Amino acid sequence: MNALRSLGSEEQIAKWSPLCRNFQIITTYAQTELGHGTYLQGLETEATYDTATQDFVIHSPTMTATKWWPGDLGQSATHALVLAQLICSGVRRGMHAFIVPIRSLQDHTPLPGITIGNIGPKMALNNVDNGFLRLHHVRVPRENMLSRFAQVLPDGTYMRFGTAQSNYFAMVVTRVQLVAKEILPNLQKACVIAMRYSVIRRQSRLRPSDPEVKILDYQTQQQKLFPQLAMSYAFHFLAVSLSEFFELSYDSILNKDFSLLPELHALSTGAKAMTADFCTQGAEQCRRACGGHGYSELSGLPSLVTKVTASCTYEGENTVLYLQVARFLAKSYLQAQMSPGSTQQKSLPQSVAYLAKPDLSRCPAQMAADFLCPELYTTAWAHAAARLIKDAVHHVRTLEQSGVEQHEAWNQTTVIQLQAAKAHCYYITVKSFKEALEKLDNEPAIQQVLKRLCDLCALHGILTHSGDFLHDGFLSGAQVDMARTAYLDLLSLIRKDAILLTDAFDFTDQCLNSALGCYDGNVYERLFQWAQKAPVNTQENSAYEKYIRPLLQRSNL
Ligand SMILES: CCCCCCCCCC(=O)SCCNC(=O)CCNC(=O)[C@H](O)C(C)(C)COP(=O)(O)OP(=O)(O)OC[C@H]1O[C@@H](n2cnc3c(N)ncnc32)[C@H](O)[C@@H]1OP(=O)(O)O
Ligand SMILES: Cc1cc2nc3c(=O)[nH]c(=O)nc-3n(C[C@H](O)[C@H](O)[C@H](O)COP(=O)(O)OP(=O)(O)OC[C@H]3O[C@@H](n4cnc5c(N)ncnc54)[C@H](O)[C@@H]3O)c2cc1C
Repeated sequence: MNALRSLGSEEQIAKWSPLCRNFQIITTYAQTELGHGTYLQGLETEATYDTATQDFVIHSPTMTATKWWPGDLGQSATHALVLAQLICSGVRRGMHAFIVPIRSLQDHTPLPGITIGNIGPKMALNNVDNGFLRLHHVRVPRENMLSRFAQVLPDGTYMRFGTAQSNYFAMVVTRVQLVAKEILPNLQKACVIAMRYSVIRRQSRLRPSDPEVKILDYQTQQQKLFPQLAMSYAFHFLAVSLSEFFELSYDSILNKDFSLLPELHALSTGAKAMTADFCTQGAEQCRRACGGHGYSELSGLPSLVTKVTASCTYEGENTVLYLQVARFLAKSYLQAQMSPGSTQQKSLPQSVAYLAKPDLSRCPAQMAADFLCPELYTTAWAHAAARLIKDAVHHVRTLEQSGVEQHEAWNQTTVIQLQAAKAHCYYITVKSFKEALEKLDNEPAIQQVLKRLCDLCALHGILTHSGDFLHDGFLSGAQVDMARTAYLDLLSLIRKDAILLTDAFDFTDQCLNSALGCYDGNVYERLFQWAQKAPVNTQENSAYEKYIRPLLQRSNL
């Protein structure tokens, strides 16, 4: 549906959208192949236009051209949106999208020329039938090529109305949606489960005379969980601001004004890569914080971790997406270096405006409390990101000036580019949280509680990457100590709101599917009850007859 709405003409949308929405057809987005997922220019599936019959011949020329991974392709889909290299009048025109019927609407059997099936067991998401598809000279009508940004006329004339990457736009739309709908909820659920469990679980004593304490009263437990809670809120506000930018730019892009597309591409790839990275690490952190019961499937945590892990790969592998951000940052940096006040510099995208602003060389903080100032730590993040971007550009230039070819110079600096991209994404995240807080002036109590999470999010990053702030003396060692003091003080303040802040996500017990995270807190009764329902406890133990009894009998001879 995203691809149809983004790449289809109005006529094609009018024709196919109702069929999809009413489930008269079931579709899949078939882009990735056995041999290529990231490098779209390398996709091998061909769509060759036949002028005589005015249709496209869709074909998998090699084994590696086999479509591999598309969701719902294995057993469910009746149609595939096949992304293929268009060949028109003998010229290869790059990746385009073609609606291809793949199963009969009468009896669901594969149509002629179609070889199809499931790709087999996965790490998780085994409820999704990811499949494979080989096409053997399958013909589809000319009208089945999605033609918002490109068209093939009956006589085979090719017309392009967008850029070479216009047909990549569906991925931008999906990345924007995945952040809030598919990736972030996994971390939020893991926070709810681990937080609720941590006020039920009592383990060890702070003083020998005291009763056992709730594990959430250990500072180290707070240090494990509260940054995850802070990121859960930070990414919520990041997703809101990304969605606002998307709404602002979507219609203009559909109407072939591509001026906002580079920034939307950078914002969406950065947000998807960063939320996928942090939600995967964060869900695992929440799981580990629940000890042995966190390793039980009955906690609901292992399946959250394995499910969100997929987001580091699907819709663009994270490293590759971060490098797309880095590419945008390098270009923006060079643009910002243009003469001050020039039109070039003035048209700098809003998300990188900090590259053209005068930069503080030293952080002004004098005491720990100064680090609880959103303006101060947002500026600190802008400084660190700007320095890393400048450093990355400098490294590429130095290599090129020494005679290294441009693509090789880029590859030899991608580790540095990655570091700059991640710092920029963290800055964008902190900035969107700060801006969300500024809109809460009429709700001071809420604003105060959320500000603590914003402070924690920013300081957690600064302390984790303190080297990036110490490197040029922007922060002194003493100031890092101040930041740590402010950070540790925040933990005890957030402690009293932690349960309310996780209840606020409003997940039902059914949705959490966790014996540790149920609202009523009856963890032990529920663990025991659920364990007894496990099939291994309700079915005949065949192992006894086959293995245990013969072993015991032999051993006791
Ligand atoms: C229950 C769970 C449910 C989960 C659902 C999950 C569904 C998942 C579905 C999928 O996974 S679908 C398949 C997703 N596949 C990808 O995301 C493939 C990732 N690869 C790419 O997007 C491109 O190959 C890549 C960006 C890596 C490289 O693109 P190019 O080969 O064009 O090269 P290059 O990096 O030189 O980019 C050229 C220009 O295009 C620009 N560009 C690239 N991608 C763009 C884009 N998407 N939109 C706009 N511009 C784009 C890029 O910024 C650059 O602009 P500049 O020349 O101005 O610097
Ligand atoms: C659960 C799941 C669902 C999916 N659903 C779909 C779907 O519905 N439709 C669909 O078409 N696809 C789907 N995919 C496929 C997915 O989009 C691809 O797996 C993804 O784009 C990554 O491509 P790849 O597998 O080729 O990885 P590769 O690109 O081969 O990545 C392997 C390694 O190579 C590195 N690498 C690759 N290129 C570069 C580069 N230029 N610079 C630096 N490092 C690089 C990567 O960083 C990574 O470390 C799905 C995948 C999963 C896991």
